[in-house]
Amino acid sequence: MSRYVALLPAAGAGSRMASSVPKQYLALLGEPLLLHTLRAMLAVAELDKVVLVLSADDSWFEPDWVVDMPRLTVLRCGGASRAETVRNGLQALAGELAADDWVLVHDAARPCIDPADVARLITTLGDDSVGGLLAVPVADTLKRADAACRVAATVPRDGLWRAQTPQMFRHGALCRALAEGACEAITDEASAIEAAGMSPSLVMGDERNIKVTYPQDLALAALYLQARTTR
Ligand SMILES: Nc1ccn([C@@H]2O[C@H](COP(=O)(O)OP(=O)(O)OP(=O)(O)O)[C@@H](O)[C@H]2O)c(=O)n1
Ligand SMILES: C[C@](O)(CO)[C@H](O)COP(=O)(O)O
Repeated sequence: MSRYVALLPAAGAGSRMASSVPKQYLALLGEPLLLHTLRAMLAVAELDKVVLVLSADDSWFEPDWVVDMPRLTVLRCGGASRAETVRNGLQALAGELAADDWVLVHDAARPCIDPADVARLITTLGDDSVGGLLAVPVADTLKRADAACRVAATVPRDGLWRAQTPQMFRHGALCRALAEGACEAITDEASAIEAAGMSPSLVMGDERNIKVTYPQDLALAALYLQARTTR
């Protein structure tokens, strides 16, 4: 029986937030952003454990925040890129995970994830030969910019999806794919799996599962979380 483990890369600097505080620690509804993500993932009963991967020199994390989270493991092996953080975390888990155990990689910077969507991803892909990811179809018309920031072309959007997380793949396959790929060129786990010749499944996600990337995203995340608590 395969296990399901979530791995949350949380070792970034948040440079696009233009804040001195790494964005995973910015206040969101009065608590550090990553606590919202942790609670959402720990609410998924199908997950055997949740692994948070911090940078080795992270001075922001407070162990007291997670004393009531027994299924949580905190690692301090973050890397210079998101892919390296994920690869390091997977390697740290190698002794306890079987090759066919499922790993769900979820950005710590996506605090609005709905536990029901994670459970649906698990149910949908639990017997899949490759795995896959939550994603949403592109709804806007897409433009490619030239060097002068003028429209160089309109990019056909049919068949285009925006990748989200969690991205769910077997531990063995994901370790091999990330070991073979150049980490700096890999921006999500699915692209490493694709480079290894496999085709991940796209599972309908939710537009509200935003990645907090720019300053204005924080207020939007707060709105989405408040709306969920009042529904
Ligand atoms: N070396 C890195 C870079 C990113 N991440 C994590 O990967 C997720 C998504 O990455 P991104 O939104 O790019 O976060 P940052 O790299 O922190 O942001 P920026 O690119 O603006 O610096 C975040 O939870 C971030 O903490 C990580 O664990 N290790
Ligand atoms: C993994 C991801 O969230 C899928 O859209 C995205 O690729 C992360 O990109 P980032 O630049 O590391 O935030």
